[in-house]
Amino acid sequence: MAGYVLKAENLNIWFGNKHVIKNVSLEVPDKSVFALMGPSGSGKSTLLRAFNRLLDLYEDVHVEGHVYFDGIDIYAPNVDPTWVRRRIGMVFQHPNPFPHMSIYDNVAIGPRLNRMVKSKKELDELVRWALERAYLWDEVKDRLHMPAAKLSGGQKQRLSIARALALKPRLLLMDEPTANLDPVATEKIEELVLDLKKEIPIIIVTHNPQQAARIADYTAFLYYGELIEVGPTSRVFTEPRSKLTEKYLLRQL
Ligand SMILES: Nc1ncnc2c1ncn2[C@@H]1O[C@H](COP(=O)(O)OP(=O)(O)OP(=O)(O)O)[C@@H](O)[C@H]1O
Repeated sequence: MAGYVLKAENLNIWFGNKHVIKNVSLEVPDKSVFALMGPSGSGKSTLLRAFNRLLDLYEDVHVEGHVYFDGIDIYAPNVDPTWVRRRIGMVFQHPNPFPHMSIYDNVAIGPRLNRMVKSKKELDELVRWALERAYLWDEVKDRLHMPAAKLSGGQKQRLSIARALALKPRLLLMDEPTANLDPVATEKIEELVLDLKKEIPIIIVTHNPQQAARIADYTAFLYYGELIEVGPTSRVFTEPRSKLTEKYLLRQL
């Protein structure tokens, strides 16, 4: 698909009979950071989880419409959801490395399970690459076999990013990755996102418009399941087309 890594078309999602995503259509350009912003409960996480079929794991959920990933309709019956989840990585709000597992093994587990490497040397190189790419290598290279639980919150989140990167995803989804971090750790993750987007496009959920303004090339504003507007971040912030967007940006909603 020319220029787009992901495209949602008339996407509707229900939890039971609660309609939480209402006819959303949007396109995520390649090599970009795309922010999904909106108030609590507006459906940001639900939409994000629909993009890699993580939503299938929830009870009583119903999805209608299409999500195209590099032109492939990921909800088509012949598409394996585990393939989708491997190609589209995910980083969550709460860093989720396995606490008792070493830093090394946390990164190595995905490539091992997916038989991505043929030798220990190749695995070592992949682990190092992922940790470097996640801005963590210099801080942990001398203690790769220490349990992940001993890392700081920001380091744990960068380890979660390294773990996702080790699977060489085509697209990375991030659900409020800095919500639990202090400003210094947040700045580091934001820098990392801006660096990564050259190789891996990123869709990031945030309830913080300032974060979208700092790092996103494109921003979508979601309000109670409806896509109110979407466009280049600078345009959405300086010339919002909807009164609702304007009010949200002025913190009047
Ligand atoms: N597993 C679930 N079962 C039933 N309803 C759900 C479930 N998950 C989310 N919802 C509902 O769907 C709506 C959207 O929730 P969602 O978590 O996607 O919003 P959000 O914008 O990400 O919110 P927040 O910023 O608070 O995380 C809410 O009304 C929520 O109560």
